[in-house]
Parts: sequence; C-alpha cells; structure tokens
Amino acid sequence: AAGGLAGWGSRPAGRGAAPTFTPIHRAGYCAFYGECGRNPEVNISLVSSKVPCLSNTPARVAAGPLLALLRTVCPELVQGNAETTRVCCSLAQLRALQLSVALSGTVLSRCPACARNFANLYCNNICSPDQSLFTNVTRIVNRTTVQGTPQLAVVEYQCFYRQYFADDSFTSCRGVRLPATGGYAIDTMCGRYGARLCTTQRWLDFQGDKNNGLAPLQIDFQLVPNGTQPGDAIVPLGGTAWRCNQALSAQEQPCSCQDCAESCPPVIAPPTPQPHFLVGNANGALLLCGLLFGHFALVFVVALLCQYRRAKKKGTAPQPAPAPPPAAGRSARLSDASHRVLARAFRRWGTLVAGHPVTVLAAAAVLAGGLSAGLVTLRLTTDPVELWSAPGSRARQEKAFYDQHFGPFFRTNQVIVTAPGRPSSGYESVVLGAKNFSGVLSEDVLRALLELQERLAATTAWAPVAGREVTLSDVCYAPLNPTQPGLADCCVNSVTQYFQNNATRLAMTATQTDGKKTGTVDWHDHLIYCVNSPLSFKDITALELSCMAEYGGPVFPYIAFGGYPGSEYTEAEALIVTYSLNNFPRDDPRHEWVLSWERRFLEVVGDFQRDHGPNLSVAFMAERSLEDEINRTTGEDIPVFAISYLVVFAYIALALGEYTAWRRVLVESKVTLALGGIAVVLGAVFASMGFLALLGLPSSLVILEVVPFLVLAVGADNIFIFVQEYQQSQREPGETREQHIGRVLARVAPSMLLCSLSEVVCFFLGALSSMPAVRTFALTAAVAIAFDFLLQMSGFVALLALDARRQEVRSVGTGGEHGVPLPGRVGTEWAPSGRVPGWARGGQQGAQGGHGVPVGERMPRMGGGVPVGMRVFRGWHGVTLGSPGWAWGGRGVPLCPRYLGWTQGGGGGGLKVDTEWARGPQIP
Ligand SMILES: CC(C)CCC[C@@H](C)[C@H]1CC[C@H]2[C@@H]3CC=C4C[C@@H](O)CC[C@]4(C)[C@H]3CC[C@]12C
Repeated sequence: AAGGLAGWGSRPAGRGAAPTFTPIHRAGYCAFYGECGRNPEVNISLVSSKVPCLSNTPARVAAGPLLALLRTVCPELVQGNAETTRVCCSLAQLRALQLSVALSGTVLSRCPACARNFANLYCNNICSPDQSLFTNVTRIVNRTTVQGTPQLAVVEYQCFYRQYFADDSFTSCRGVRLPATGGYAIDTMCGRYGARLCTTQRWLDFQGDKNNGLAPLQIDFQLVPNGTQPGDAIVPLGGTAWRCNQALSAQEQPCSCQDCAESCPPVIAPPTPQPHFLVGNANGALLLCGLLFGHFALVFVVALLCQYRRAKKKGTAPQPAPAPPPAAGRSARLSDASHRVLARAFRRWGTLVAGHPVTVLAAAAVLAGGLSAGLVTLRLTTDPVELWSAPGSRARQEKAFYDQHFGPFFRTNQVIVTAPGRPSSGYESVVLGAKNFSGVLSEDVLRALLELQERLAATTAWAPVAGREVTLSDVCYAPLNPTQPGLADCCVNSVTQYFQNNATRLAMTATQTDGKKTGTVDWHDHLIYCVNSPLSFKDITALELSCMAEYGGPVFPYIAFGGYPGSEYTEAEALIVTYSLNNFPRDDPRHEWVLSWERRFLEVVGDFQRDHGPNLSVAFMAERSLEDEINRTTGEDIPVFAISYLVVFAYIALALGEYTAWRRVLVESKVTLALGGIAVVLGAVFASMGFLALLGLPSSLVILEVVPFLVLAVGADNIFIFVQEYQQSQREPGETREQHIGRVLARVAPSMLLCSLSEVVCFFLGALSSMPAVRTFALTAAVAIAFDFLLQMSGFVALLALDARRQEVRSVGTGGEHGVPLPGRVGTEWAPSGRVPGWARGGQQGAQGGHGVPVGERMPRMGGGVPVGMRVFRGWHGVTLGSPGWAWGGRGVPLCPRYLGWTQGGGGGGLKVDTEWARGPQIP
C-alpha cells in the first residue's frame, strides 16, 4: 500500500513497470469492485457510467438477479450453479456494462460470433473472478461519498490480454459490414484510423480511450505476445474467441458470407477435364491419325507398285482407264440435260458477245463504271464498336440505354509510369507505422508526373474544322463544374492529386509527436494516409492536407496505382494518370475538339517519354489510339497490297501468254488480256462496293483491302481456265472465230457458273452473321463474285474476242517474215500446242533442236504454243506420274498427221524432231 500511496495522482508510464495499486495478482481475486462515482476527468459521456472502486479482494459469489443478468450478459462467466459462480462486479456494474456494450456493439450485431467476442472482452475485464491476474490499476483518485466515507476510485488501469486472444476477437469482427454506411463496422470503432488502418491494438486503444464518449476511465490495453510473460505475477487473459463462421449454438446461424469471408461457401472447383485420350504417354488422337495416314500411304504405294509390275509383265504402258459408262440414273440424266441446256445457252451467248465485242465491252464498262460511281456515297466505319458488335445485341442495347440516360462513357486517356530496376525502400512513419515504398513512388517521379500534368494542362490543340484552339478545359470531364469548367475542374486521376497537384504541398514537412514517438512527417505519411482514406479532407498527420483531388473529387488508389500486392498501394509498381474527357457524340462538333486535343496529348506524352526514357518506362494511350491504330495498320498495308496486285498481274500476264519467239513476246504475252482480267476483277469489286454503298451499307478499310484479293483469286481461276481452253481448242473446219469462242465458252462456263454460284451462296450465308464487319465483308464478297462472273461472261469474253482478232492480224503481219502459216490456217496454229505437249518430246527435242537454229524459228516447235504455266505443270506432272503422261501423249497421236503437215508447210528444222517423236511406240 505504501508503494501505492506514492503513486497517487501521478500518471505512470511504461509497460509492466508501473507503480501498482494491485499488489495481489492471484486467481479468484479482484482488482476493483463496485461503483465509486463519476470520473472528474471525463466531461462528455453518452451514458453517465461510474468508475469502479479500488478493491484487491477475493471475488464475490454471484446470486439472485446478478447471476440472472450474468447469464444473459456474460454467459461464459457462469460456472455451474449459484454457489460456484464468483464475479468481481456488482449488479449495478453489470447493468452499466450491459448498457454500454449494447450501445457500442449494435454495429456488430449482424455477426453474433463477433458480438459475443466483443462483449466477452469487457465481461472478463469487469466481472472475471480472476480479474487481478490480468489487471493492474495504475491511477486512482480520492473521493468522499455523500455520507462522508473516503473512497479510492479507479481512473486508469492496465489490462493484459494475450495477443492471439485479442487478435482472434478483432479478426472475427474485421469483416462485419455496416449497411448504413456501406463500409465496415470497425470503421466506427477505430477512431482516426478507420477500418483500413485498424489493428487490434488501435481498435482496443480507441475503446479504452476515456474520450470516446463511452469509457468512464482510461484503459491501457497491453497485448502480450504469445510465449512471453509480463512479469509481476501477471497472467494475461487468454482463451478461445469464436470464429466468425461458428454458430454460437445449435439454434443460431454463423455470420453471413458478407460479414465473414470464412463463411462464404467454397468456390466449387470446375469438374476436372476429361483426361485426354492417351496411348501410353502419347496423344491418342494424333497417334490414330498418324497410323491411319501411314496405312493409306502404304496402300497407295503398294497399289502403285502392283500396277507398275503388272504393266511391266504385260510389256506395255498402262492404258487409261476406260471412261465410266454414261450414268443411267434419273438424277444423272437430269444433270446431263441441265448441263446441255446451259452449254447451249452459253454457246449462243459466247457467239453473240464475240460478234459484238466493242458494244459488249462498252456496255460492261458503263455498267461497272456506273455502279462504281456509287462509291462516292461510301461511308467508312472506323469505330470499333460499330465494326465488331451487332447493333441489336444485348450489350449494345444496354450501352445505348446507358448512353441515352447518362451520356456516353468518358474517353479515357492514360499514362502509365513504371521505374523498372529502381529499388524499393522502407519508410518508418511516426503516425502510421512502417511501410514499404516501391521505386516508382519517389519524390522525383512524383515531381516528373506533376510536371507532365502541368504541361498537359497548358497544352492547346488546333481543331481545323472548328477553326479554334482547344484546351483541356474545353473537352475534359468536370463533374463539379460542368457548365464553365476551368483547368482545375478537370477530372484527372493521379497520385499527385493527393497533393492537389501542388508542388509546394508535395514538399511540405512537419514535426509530429505521436504517443512516445516524435519525428518528421512528409509526403510519405500523407500518401499512406490517403490511400487508406481517399475521401478524407484532412489527414491525421501534422501536415493536415486534404486527400481530395484538385477538382474536388476523391482519387481512389486502385485507379491511381497499378501492380500492388493486396492493398499495399505504396508498393505499387506503376503510377497511372487518367484523363477523363467528355465523350461527345460523333456528330457533335466538339467531337473533333476532343480528337484534336487527344492528338496533342499523345505528342506531349511522347515527348515526356523521350525525356525520361532512361529512368522511367512510360506507356500511354488515348481513347483515339485504337482507331488510330486500325487506320495506321490499314494505311501501312496499302503499298503491300499494291505490290501484291502488281505481282499477281505480272504473273497472270506472263502465265497467260504463249511464247514462241522473243521477237513475238509483245504479241504473244497476253498483257491486254491480263490487264482486262484484272480490270474485270477490280470493276466487279468496285461495282459491288458502289452498289452496296448506294444501298447505304457502311464499309471498312479492311473490307476494301481484302475483298479484291478474294475476287482476284476466284476471277483469275476463271480467266486461266477460259483462256487456256481457248488456246488449246482447235477451230473446227468451217467454224468462225465467234463460233469458236462460243463453243469454248459452252465448255467452261457451266462449271464457272456453278462454281461462282456456290461461292455467292456461301457468302450470302455468311452475311447472316450479326457482326457488322463480317456481314459487310460477306455481302461485298458475294456481290463482287456475282458481278465478277457477269463481267467475265460479257466484258472478258469480248476482250478475248478482240485479242484473238488482234493476234490473228499480227500473226499474219509477222508470219510473212518468219514463215508462220497463212491467214487461212490460223486456226491450226493452236492445234499442235494443245495436243502435243512440250514435255512429251522435250528431251530429244531440246537436244536436237539445239544450237545454230535462229530463235525465231526454233521456238514455235519447241514451246508448241502451250501457255507457260501449263507447260510447267505438265512437265512436273509428266515426270512424277509417268503413266497418265503417256496416256495423254497417246491421245495426242491421232492429230499427228495434221501437225506434220503444218510443220512441213511452215518450214525447216522441226521435221526431224517431229518424225522422231512420231516414230514412238504410240503410233497406231
Ligand atoms: C466507442 C465504442 C467503440 C467503445 C466500446 C467499448 C466500451 C463498450 C467499453 C470501453 C470501456 C468500458 C467500460 C469500462 C469500465 C466500466 C466501469 C464498470 O463499473 C462498469 C462497466 C464500464 C462502464 C465499462 C463498460 C464498457 C466500456 C464502456
């Protein structure tokens, strides 16, 4: 007691070593008991609770109403029956306890386990029969009752809890929601720290603070780390706290998932995928395919070998398979008949066109040109949303609804700054404890960001259509001053906004004392505070800065930072500056303003990136960047496409020609024809685009680039087939050129028609897609292929007729000089070319037709007038698959006499070769 007296009125400091008014720390002993009036030091109080009296005495037996109340307020303390339950609190105390806990604990009532734990802390604190074990009264005041009896009132005491016990109680309450605020309940129980910065110690400290409106005295909560002893015979209170996912009794429910993460049902793992079909360790499907392929390959090779051996045995080359007997079925007859009808129609049409080539050509050109003129009404879509999402889709409907009621969503322009390789550093905050700061979160980077934002704020952009300079305030989203926004009103989300974009505030420092610690606070402390309480107008440091952005709104840390673990924002790898600009509708003139400003934004940030290149990695994009990129890549592709067209054109021109002599290259290369073919394709493409544009269908650059290729591929096929068929067929006796062309058309056009038709149908089916880009593409392609076929059947046939006429005339002109046949025999000029393939006699001929013969005269017999592409193909064909080659050669033989006749008439050199060839085994 002497020691106790010495400490009267003085405020003890330090843990454990305080002068004590609780000399006996023993189980079954109290530290205080009963009520000893108001605390003179506490003025404001919600409930006028009284402080307890100092009383280091054995605990009292609880009985009667006290026991009954104890059962409801602190059921954990009730042991057995009335005789054995002892407590250190009076009925009045228990009532006060009940009231205060009920008042403050309502916010926790959503989670029974937490509420119970919370109540338990104070039940033990005030009523536990072993109170003296973990309680150490450190300050008392003298008072006299009305009756004149002197009393010792407790005004401050230490309360020792095991760290784990307190932590468990705190954890069970951490997640409890406060629906009224949308936040957490402990937000109201942790004072200035709020829910985010709250720790067990801070939570208890606030509760034990005599200024909190409820506590009548000061409680010093001492959390004793597990395994250590505070000394002085003190035994910290431990025990088990309820976990928030535990139900207190069979009748009660555990806390809901909203209030307690542990209560959330486990996320059901998706069913494990079916194990792959494995054979041993190998992929079964692959193995099966390999085996199947190998099997077929083997069968093929064996079959070939068998055939070869049979042929050898017979001593002759295998004969061509006999033509299949004419199909007898009804459908076959029908298809035969329809084919005949088509052929007849095309023959008549071809003859007609070949007879009036100029008229048809003009008509085709006018039609194609006229439809192409529709291109002036073409609208190009570059908006990715318009391009790729179906207008009627759910997402689009919702977007339209949103846009209509809230205005289109802002345009985001972002700069993301990281500092790769910069070491992070620790920071010991006087007020807020230790935190790690990433390399990018340093003062110089923040200054650089600030400088960038100042530069951007000062940036103006020229809007050519509007004819005015545009500033950020003209286009920015300014939620708090939408009518006449200034630069400071613009919604810019950035870390520097925690300092209201003010360099002076960023540089501020102050000296602050917190508890026993004194130190300097600077931007670090403010930042730690703001990322935890972004809505605060005044931080808890001595800087007393606001966290609100310059424009007046909050900056949420998850928008301003990137790449942080959990919610450790100060360890963020990236700082993100976001400019939200107004998204004006596309037809609003201000849309152009935004685009202009964004262009300048990209330039300015590009400069910034270059300036800070070595230290910082700066990534950035504007809302317009996506469209820019689409336009850029398509623009960049144009030369590539142009070159490809040239290559395809050259190839067609070369491959279509039949070369007999160098001097005749100009006559024989089918430049005009190839040009015509390409013109037909392009005409078809333009006509289809013009046609669809006239119908009001928007197109896109991608389509403009791809469709011509597609149609060129399809169109070139038809050109080759048609021209080669014409070159290889022979004009029959008495047949005019027009009839000849008609006959050739009759042979190839039905297949072309069916082919084009099926392609058109396929593409029209593709046009059923709801994605605008795909639909437009399919429609354009379908129409283009249809036009291509029509133009080929008209314009190209006319061109071929003109070309044939030209060639005949030119051949006559040069024929005189070089001994090429007379006009009357022109038709036969093609005869040998078709029937006497170059490969069939190339070997001997190349050797024998050799040197010393003038080129002009040698070539006709050598090339035989077969188109180059064809010859290359046949050469390969002949070498690799010998037998069909022979068969073709054999078929050529019956024409031999004619061929001989021509070569003899034509003059020298070739006779020997031809006769040699004619002497071969195929001669009938
Ligand atoms: C503001 C909120 C969060 C604080 C919550 C903690 C409350 C419930 C705690 C803190 C201090 C506690 C008090 C400490 C001392 C006494 C004196 C005793 O004779 C009756 C109980 C009473 C009056 C306690 C009631 C509960 C109490 C008020």
